[in-house]
Amino acid sequence: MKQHIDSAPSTPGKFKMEKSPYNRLRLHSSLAKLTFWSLFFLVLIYFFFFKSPSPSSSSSSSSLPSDLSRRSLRTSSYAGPNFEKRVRASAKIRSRTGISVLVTGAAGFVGTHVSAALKRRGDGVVGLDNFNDYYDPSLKRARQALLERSGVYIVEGDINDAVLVSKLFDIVPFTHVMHLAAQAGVRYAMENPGSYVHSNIAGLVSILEVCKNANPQPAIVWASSSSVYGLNTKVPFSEKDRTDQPASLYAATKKAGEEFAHTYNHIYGLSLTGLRFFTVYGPWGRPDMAYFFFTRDILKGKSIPIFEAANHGTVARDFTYIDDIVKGCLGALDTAEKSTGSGGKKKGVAQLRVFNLGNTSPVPVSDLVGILEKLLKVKAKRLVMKLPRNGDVQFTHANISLAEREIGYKPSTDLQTGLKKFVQWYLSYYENGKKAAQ
Ligand SMILES: O=C(O)[C@H]1O[C@H](OP(=O)(O)OP(=O)(O)OC[C@H]2O[C@@H](n3ccc(=O)[nH]c3=O)[C@H](O)[C@@H]2O)[C@H](O)[C@@H](O)[C@@H]1O
Repeated sequence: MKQHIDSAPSTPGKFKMEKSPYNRLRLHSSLAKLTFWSLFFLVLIYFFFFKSPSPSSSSSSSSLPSDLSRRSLRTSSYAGPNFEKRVRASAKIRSRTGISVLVTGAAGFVGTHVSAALKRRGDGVVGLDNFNDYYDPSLKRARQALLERSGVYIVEGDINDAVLVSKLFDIVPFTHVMHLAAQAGVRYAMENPGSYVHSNIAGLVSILEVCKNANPQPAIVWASSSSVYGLNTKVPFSEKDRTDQPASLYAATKKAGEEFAHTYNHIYGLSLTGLRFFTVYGPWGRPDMAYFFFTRDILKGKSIPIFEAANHGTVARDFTYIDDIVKGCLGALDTAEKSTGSGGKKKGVAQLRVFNLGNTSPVPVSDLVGILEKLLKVKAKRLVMKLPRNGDVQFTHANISLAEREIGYKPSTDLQTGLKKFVQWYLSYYENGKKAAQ
């Protein structure tokens, strides 16, 4: 072939093609090759551009193979100096004692408040969130806009995308990770168990893997849940109590997370702190939580289901206000010791902690409704019903003495005060009730 091209005159117009059967055969085989390669490339293009899932698809619906193909697309779109510039600017530390924190789930309820608080005191903050549609994504976008105004950039991506998370560590040597991205909600676990496994188990392990390989390794603070106490009846719940009787699949994934934390601390020297949040509420909250949709439905004049236990037993929660939780998160970050590993290997014993972050004063759900009625000046249509077998436990109550001692946690907002702030926010966000929450 090469010889043939070389022997052809350089000016094609003067070249006279010989019409021999041999030449016809060559033409045939060249055409066949051309057709083959064209088809091959067409098939490749088809698979890359039409078969790959859209980068905005939610974490809850993805299976492993589609995640893998999405990974390559995602990462390539995050290449480039502009992306890196935004990440670096967001991570810039502005105080002498500042830390640099990767906040996963930054467009979530707790994530937004923690990111804003860190930024306010001069820490470097980079957010990561997949903006899935478990609840109204426009609320997540509004929180993102809020953070953007204070200089926090949220990278749009999934915690299972290890290539992307490693890339973030290549750009910024984060000292801390505040891991808040999760599939939340107790009752939804019966509808979509896969999304809990995907985010709370696979996603957590993905984050731990990247952190273990990072150099230097960051200290990790992450969101566990009061639900790990499950069927425990000893009150108030103490960190020493048993947590091996989860009442929901959600609780089981959070409990599994605590066990993974133990393993990564033991093998790789990662510094890990799990925070057991107790029914966190407040402005910019989650619309899937009872206080939020009770408010929406009371305003709409719709009836609200209030659960009660057997024999008219009270169902109660240790509702905890968001500002108190934020202080607990910052306290945990500030007292977190460095991880001890490097190059994926443990070099010494590392810190492993778990704390209750509750309010220490449980309130019956019916009292919560009473407070909302007064604040909204609307009588609720109460539909009292037996607690369904949906994973909900009858009560929660935190003992917070360990958190008080170790991280200076001291909640100071009662439910009445906290709900007043929530209702004020709700009414202004939804334009005094004109634009109803979804
Ligand atoms: O403490 C925690 O760790 C958990 O707190 C909340 O879970 P939950 O306490 O069940 O909060 P809500 O869903 O807001 O329910 C609050 C109370 O209202 C009750 N409820 C809920 C829904 C309903 O229709 N009626 C009703 O009476 C529940 O049984 C519960 O006692 C969050 O949704 C979880 O993500 C979090 O992990």
